[in-house]
Amino acid sequence: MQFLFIINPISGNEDKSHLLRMVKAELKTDDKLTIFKTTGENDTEKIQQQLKKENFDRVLVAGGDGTIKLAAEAMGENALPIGILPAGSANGLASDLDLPEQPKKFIPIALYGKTRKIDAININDELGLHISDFGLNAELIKEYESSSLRGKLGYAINSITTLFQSKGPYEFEISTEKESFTKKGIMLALANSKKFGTGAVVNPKGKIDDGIFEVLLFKKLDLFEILKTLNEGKELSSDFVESFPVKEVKIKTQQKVDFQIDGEYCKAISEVNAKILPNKLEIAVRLG
Ligand SMILES: Nc1ncnc2c1ncn2[C@@H]1O[C@H](COP(=O)(O)OP(=O)(O)OP(=O)(O)O)[C@@H](O)[C@H]1O
Repeated sequence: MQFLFIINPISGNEDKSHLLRMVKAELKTDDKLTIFKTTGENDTEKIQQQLKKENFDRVLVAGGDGTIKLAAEAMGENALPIGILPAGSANGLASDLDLPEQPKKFIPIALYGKTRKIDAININDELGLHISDFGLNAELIKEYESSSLRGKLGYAINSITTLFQSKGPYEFEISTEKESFTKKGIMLALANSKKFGTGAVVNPKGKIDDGIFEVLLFKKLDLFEILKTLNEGKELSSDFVESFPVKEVKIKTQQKVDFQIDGEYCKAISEVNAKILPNKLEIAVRLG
């Protein structure tokens, strides 16, 4: 098989040379590996050039969700199967697909494993893979990305300050294919899957391949309900979060509100148009 191996050298603050060594050791004699290291600049175009050069069978991605998204956007309509080597700070998509955490286990799956089709969401013409949101969580991510504090402690310290400074609640005008209404909340998420990269199961009904996504309106901070998200399958109270299954939605806010896609801060915006892209990507998920 011919593999294009996209490596994000900076994701997750982690050196990837051991992953490269392990991938090379796992390859079969006739396989061919082309390595592409992202630079953070014009990576989409550079990956597209690589893809044109050879007939690849599969794209391997060592990075976080941002790097998977980059690979998917570069492939566009002619998406090849993707093998994920989770190596970001949170790895939301890998966690949602229940990929193993040890390289010894995920490398054989990424290279030769059976694939599964998953949906994605078109969000203002960007690709969303699992959960994107307006409000509190995006504010947390923005603070974290601009702070010099790293790691879990850094995240916790940033979180506490952001919680006290949050400008919410916000009024969200929501128009789905069935109805239009306005609701207040501290955060509004577009969820293609069940959980955040941190493992919090905020959308127990979410399925990544059902042709729909959920609009989740979080009404208030509720520690008891937040603790429930640590367990898969727990119903969450409708006083905490309301869920609307949709194929398409338009969200508007009076003022600009911070927005993030798959754990990466975008900017403050006041309008989002989102539409499900059924079976958009094919990801290797288990041994054949
Ligand atoms: N060589 C590089 N130098 C600086 N930034 C880079 C480089 N390569 C990629 N990037 C940036 O890395 C980001 C993607 O990171 P990614 O989401 O994969 O990892 P992460 O943030 O550590 O993980 P996660 O999304 O799981 O939290 C993109 O914004 C991309 O522009």
